[in-house]
Amino acid sequence: MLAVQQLESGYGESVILRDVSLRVGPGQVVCLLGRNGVGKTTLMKSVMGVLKARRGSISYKGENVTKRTPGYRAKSGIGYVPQGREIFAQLTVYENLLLGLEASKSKTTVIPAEAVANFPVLPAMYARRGGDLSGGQQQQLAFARALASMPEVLLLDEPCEGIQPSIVEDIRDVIRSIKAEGKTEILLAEQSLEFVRSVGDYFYILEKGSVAWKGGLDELNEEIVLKYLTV
Ligand SMILES: Nc1ncnc2c1ncn2[C@@H]1O[C@H](COP(=O)(O)OP(=O)(O)OP(=O)(O)O)[C@@H](O)[C@H]1O
Repeated sequence: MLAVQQLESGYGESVILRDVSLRVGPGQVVCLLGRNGVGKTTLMKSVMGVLKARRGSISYKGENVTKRTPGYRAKSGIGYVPQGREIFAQLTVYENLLLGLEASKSKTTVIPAEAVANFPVLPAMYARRGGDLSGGQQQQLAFARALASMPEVLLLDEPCEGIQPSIVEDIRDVIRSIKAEGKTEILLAEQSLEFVRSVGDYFYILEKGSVAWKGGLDELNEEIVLKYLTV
């Protein structure tokens, strides 16, 4: 269980998130929605610890991790697929995956089969440089790198952004199969309403850095969409 309580976060002088609270329960896919610039990535970074919370708390499996490093959080079981993928262009596909493995507390030096099972294109490209992959392949690599640490909660920041439809379908299938297994909870920031409706259990909408609405799939009606999401 991941719980964010009354989080305040930002950059320099600017406060971006104010009083944000949310929860992700076991086996759930919780979606974070909102127009461009409302603070979805800022929230993801704060949960991972690459951006320090100014106020409030982040707890994971009952432990307050607000002051813990990103490395500690990764070892505790938080996996992160950042917006823009952040693949290491000069490292091979295999070395990128090893970084995911090394972020975990696992002692193994072998990439777990589960990490790449859903991305059959990757093992054939282990020796290629990350930078030589297409955008869609890099997104699959970023996803597999996070899965290599065998996370118990997965933070997915706009995994479908700029990705061709066939790979969006692959990512949808991976999220569904993770959900069906029920072992990993997911916090998913995403712009595509169609996508989140097809995988999500619960929804938070951010506006101006605060939670403006939250609810289940059946409550996410056209009025809400028009008010908070339509551009
Ligand atoms: N490194 C930074 N330094 C200063 N301001 C930043 C930084 N990163 C983001 N911001 C600002 O914080 C606000 C929230 O940005 P954030 O990326 O969290 O939004 P978002 O909801 O993820 O948007 P998008 O859907 O476009 O990715 C924006 O006003 C943005 O300009």
